[in-house]
Amino acid sequence: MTDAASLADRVRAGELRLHELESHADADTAAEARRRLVEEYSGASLDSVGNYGFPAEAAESAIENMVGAIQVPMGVAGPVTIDGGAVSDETYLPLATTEGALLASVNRGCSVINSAGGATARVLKSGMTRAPVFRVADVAEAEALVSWTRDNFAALKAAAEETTSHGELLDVTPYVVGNSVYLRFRYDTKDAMGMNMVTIATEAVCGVVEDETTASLVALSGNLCTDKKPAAINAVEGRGRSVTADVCIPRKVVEERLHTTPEAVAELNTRKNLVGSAKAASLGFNAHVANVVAAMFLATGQDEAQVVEGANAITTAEVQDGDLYVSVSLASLEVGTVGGGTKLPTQAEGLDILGVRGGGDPAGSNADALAEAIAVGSLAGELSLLSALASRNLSSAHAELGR
Ligand SMILES: CC(C)(COP(=O)([O-])OP(=O)([O-])OC[C@H]1O[C@@H](n2cnc3c(N)ncnc32)[C@H](O)[C@@H]1OP(=O)([O-])[O-])[C@@H](O)C(=O)NCCC(=O)NCCSC(=O)C[C@@](C)(O)CC(=O)[O-]
Ligand SMILES: NC(=O)C1=CN([C@@H]2O[C@H](COP(=O)(O)OP(=O)(O)OC[C@H]3O[C@@H](n4cnc5c(N)ncnc54)[C@H](OP(=O)(O)O)[C@@H]3O)[C@@H](O)[C@H]2O)C=CC1
Repeated sequence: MTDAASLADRVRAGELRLHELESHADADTAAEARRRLVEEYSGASLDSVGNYGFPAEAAESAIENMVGAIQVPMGVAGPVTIDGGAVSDETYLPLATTEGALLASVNRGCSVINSAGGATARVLKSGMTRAPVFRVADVAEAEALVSWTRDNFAALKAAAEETTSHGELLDVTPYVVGNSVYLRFRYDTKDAMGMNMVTIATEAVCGVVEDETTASLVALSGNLCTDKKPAAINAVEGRGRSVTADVCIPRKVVEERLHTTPEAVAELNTRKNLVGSAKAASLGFNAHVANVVAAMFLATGQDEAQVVEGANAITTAEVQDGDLYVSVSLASLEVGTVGGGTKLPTQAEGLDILGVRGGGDPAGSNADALAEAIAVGSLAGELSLLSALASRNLSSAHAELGR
């Protein structure tokens, strides 16, 4: 059996490349050999990075050139009561973060939501998109391709669904810019976030398009998907799950637990989250939905780069019969409970806290439940932060808890 020292020697001698070590030793030994080399090269000590709590083999399809793991502390907020389409339960919310005061804030929001009997959440639209870009000769050919795509949707759907036993092609929306044609394919990916699934399926679809038309594929992703970039198309059309949560908090609870009034929160929400965001030309009309999305993404093994779309949310607040109504609508929350980072042991335990590890019954219900839980966590965070701003204790809270 090769040990880490001799593996490192072989890399130094130029016999092996850094990314080839798993072919010559188990994954933990390979990671140890890389740490030795990186420590030697950089002068850094990687003792903490090397002190990880799962077999390196478990991370095989999640990372290359592994040297260890970064540990982010995880806490829980709640339990919070959720009346959802896929989850109807009281549940703790797992959040991993390094921002002191965040868990306290979401926890306060959850307890206030419970005082109102719980929050309601629903997934209102679902579909993962991939939009390849094709080159055509001119606008006449572009129009012909668009018509052909509409007329031959059944053939495209059949080609896509040959590549997956779970995914379903739902529709295609064409966009034309001169002699470039973008076909935005939308799939039901059930419990998978689905980017690998839809990329593989769309490649098969593109093969049919190229065989049957004059169009030539330029790229499997033409950026109208839109993955991992801020984009209005996701805010308007949705991507992944479009999910909304709301709650009406009794005035007494707002005054006693949040130290403010429904009127103050409603005014603050309008001037900050709506008018302030509009003036800033922001895509996020909210206070800190990204905080909860990022923390719950890390805790449950989601693709952290998709926090970009996850934070595409609008928060509303209004006074209803003297009480405080608050809602959060996340237009493009891309989540899965199978595949990707959800398989890692600690992240799978995060999913277990919510009771959504793996495939749901029916398929897709676990990912819906995860989306609803993240929406309610976001609602809790919005309620607490808006109230902290209204009662002017944001900086004191962070000074106390976050430094
Ligand atoms: C910090 C609080 C909650 C204090 O709020 P409080 O009402 O003074 O605290 P409290 O001691 O009376 O406790 C109330 C409840 O808060 C929770 N709580 C309280 N302390 C803890 C704790 N240590 N650990 C866990 N939970 C805690 C807990 O639920 C507790 O109830 P209890 O269980 O005791 O009956 C409040 O001031 C607050 O929420 N502040 C806002 C902090 C926040 O939301 N920070 C988010 C990050 S800000 C940011 O990143 C984005 C920003 C601001 O730049 C975006 C923008 O532009 O808007
Ligand atoms: N390729 C790309 O362009 C991009 C990839 N990514 C990465 O893609 C990964 C996520 O892709 P994703 O496709 O979700 O994951 P995986 O590639 O891990 O695939 C998930 C697979 O799980 C199978 N499956 C089993 N049970 C279910 C169920 N209940 N519901 C749905 N599928 C089920 C499906 O197989 P089957 O299809 O055979 O039915 C599905 O394709 C992440 O690692 C992410 O970082 C992110 C962005 C872009």
